[in-house]
Parts: sequence; C-alpha cells; structure tokens
Amino acid sequence: MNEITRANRQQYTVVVAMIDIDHFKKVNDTYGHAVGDVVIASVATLLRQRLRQTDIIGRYGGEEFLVVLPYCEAEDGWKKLENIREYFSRLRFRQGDIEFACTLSAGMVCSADVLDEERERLLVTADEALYRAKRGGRNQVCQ
Ligand SMILES: Nc1nc2c(ncn2[C@@H]2O[C@H](COP(=O)(O)OP(=O)(O)OP(=O)(O)O)[C@@H](O)[C@H]2O)c(=O)[nH]1
Repeated sequence: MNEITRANRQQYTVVVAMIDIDHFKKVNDTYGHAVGDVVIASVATLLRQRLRQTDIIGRYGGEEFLVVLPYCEAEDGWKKLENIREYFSRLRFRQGDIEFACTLSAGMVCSADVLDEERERLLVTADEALYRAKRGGRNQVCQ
C-alpha cells in the first residue's frame, strides 16, 4: 500500500475501495466457471474504462477488486463507484439462449474522513464498508 503511505506523507486525499460481485457463487453454479470468468473480466474492463490511468486497480482474491484513487475526494470517489455499480447492473451476459444480469457491491473510505492513526488501515475500513453494503442488501456503495 505504497500509495496510501505516500498520500499520508504528502497530505493528499486518497479513496480506497473494495468491490465484490454479488452472489457470485450462484453465477458459477448456474452458468459455469467459464461464464463466471467472463463476468469477472467485465468488471476489470469497466474499472479500467471508468477510472483514471493513475488510479490503481487490483484483483483482490477471486471475485473481489481493490481500487486506490489518489487525489480523490470522498464525494467524487463515491460518484465514480456509484456510476460503475449502476453501469454494471445494466450489462447483460449470455449463456446460449439465456440472458442474465449481475450486480456488485462496494465499500469505500476516503483518507480525509478518518483519524490520522487510522490511515494505515484504510483497506480494513473499506472492507468493513463493503460488509455493510452486502448486509444492507447488495448492489450499493457504502462508505
Ligand atoms: N469463475 C470464477 N469463480 C471464482 C474465481 N475466484 C473465486 N471464484 C468463486 O467466487 C465465489 C465467491 O463466493 P462467495 O465469496 O462465497 O460469495 P458470493 O456468492 O459472491 O456472495 P456475496 O459476496 O455474499 O454476495 C466462490 O464460489 C469462488 O469459487 C475465479 O477466478 N473465477
């Protein structure tokens, strides 16, 4: 998490977000692992298309992504993630004649909104927000 350390040192705000496809096990179980992989790849493409080149996008485990947005305020970060969430929910995937849709949940935190001593654990805080998004019904961005 060099970017977070740098942001703390140089005092610019950074948004950290965890993004997770909803009920993904069901996608695999219903349509197969290969189709699941297509869904994961589409999230990666969407993130690359909708975020800046200087933003950091990483795959964090199976169907989970971690993004770090340097020089980004909470409001702006939330809007970007909400836009990605909305767009993804409107995508349609196919397996033969069957068409289906997926949703994703995201948890985010902005470094400006946490105490100094908590800046090192932005990832944990973002993960807690993701948990709230899941518990709150999924297909939403929580901070
Ligand atoms: N197709 C595919 N599946 C993967 C990959 N990595 C992990 N998975 C699957 O992703 C699923 C993750 O499911 P869970 O974490 O249990 O949660 P979920 O079904 O997404 O439900 P919620 O996160 O609670 O909405 C598991 O079934 C994994 O096998 C991958 O690279 N490709």
